[in-house]
Amino acid sequence: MDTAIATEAIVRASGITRDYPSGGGVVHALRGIDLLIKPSEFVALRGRSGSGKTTLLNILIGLDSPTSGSVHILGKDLLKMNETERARLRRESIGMMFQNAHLFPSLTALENVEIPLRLSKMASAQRNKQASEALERVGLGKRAKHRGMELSGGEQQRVALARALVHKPRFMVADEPTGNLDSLTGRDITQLLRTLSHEENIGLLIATHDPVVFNSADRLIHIQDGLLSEEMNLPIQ
Ligand SMILES: Nc1ncnc2c1ncn2[C@@H]1O[C@H](COP(=O)(O)OP(=O)(O)OP(=O)(O)O)[C@@H](O)[C@H]1O
Repeated sequence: MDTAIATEAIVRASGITRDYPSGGGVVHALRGIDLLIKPSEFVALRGRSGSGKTTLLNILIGLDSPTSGSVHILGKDLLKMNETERARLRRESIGMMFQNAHLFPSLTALENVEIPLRLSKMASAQRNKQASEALERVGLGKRAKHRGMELSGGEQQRVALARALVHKPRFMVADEPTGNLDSLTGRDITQLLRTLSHEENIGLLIATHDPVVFNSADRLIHIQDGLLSEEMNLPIQ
């Protein structure tokens, strides 16, 4: 791989603030965030409810805009892009996962994973090949023909992971991806996320309350009242 591409920062954010108008006043949801995420780096973001995790994730993937500050993803200035350009960047280079898998229950696992490729208007044979490979990577090759509603919670979250990876993103965000899973299944998904991030050179940012995720991350950052601090990545009991 080209060394310049391999070492280029995936995320470079500086001085991000986000104010929301609220009840005649202002909520300062983010108050000056600096963040750098490198390729293959698995970063866990920890913070109490209301500390600003979701706001930060949304800004880093261009679903929301900061009040001030700058965000570069893969060297591109997000704030200089229009909505169409940001949507294209998400479609081509960013993967997303949430607490709920959000599968279409009557579509098969394979059809669910193909959805982002349909949006990119990829030809059907190539779509099918890439979606099958993504399902194999998350260990669900044998479930490709099962409908969303026939899968367990953990399997559904694996399908969601395959869907997030199918277009080979360079940056991935996950908001509480283990929040609805039992601890063993949560551990499996976390391990899978870690392996995929390292093997496929993906910068991964996970907002979570789950100690299993903190303990698996390469780096743990803490957000409190809209400000970040780094934590020592020691095992948390
Ligand atoms: N659209 C909005 N309008 C007004 N205030 C908002 C809006 N979105 C978020 N906030 C406020 O910004 C702050 C940060 O919210 P955010 O959702 O980012 O926190 P969080 O850490 O993700 O919380 P949780 O863990 O509960 O999801 C909170 O005080 C919240 O009430």
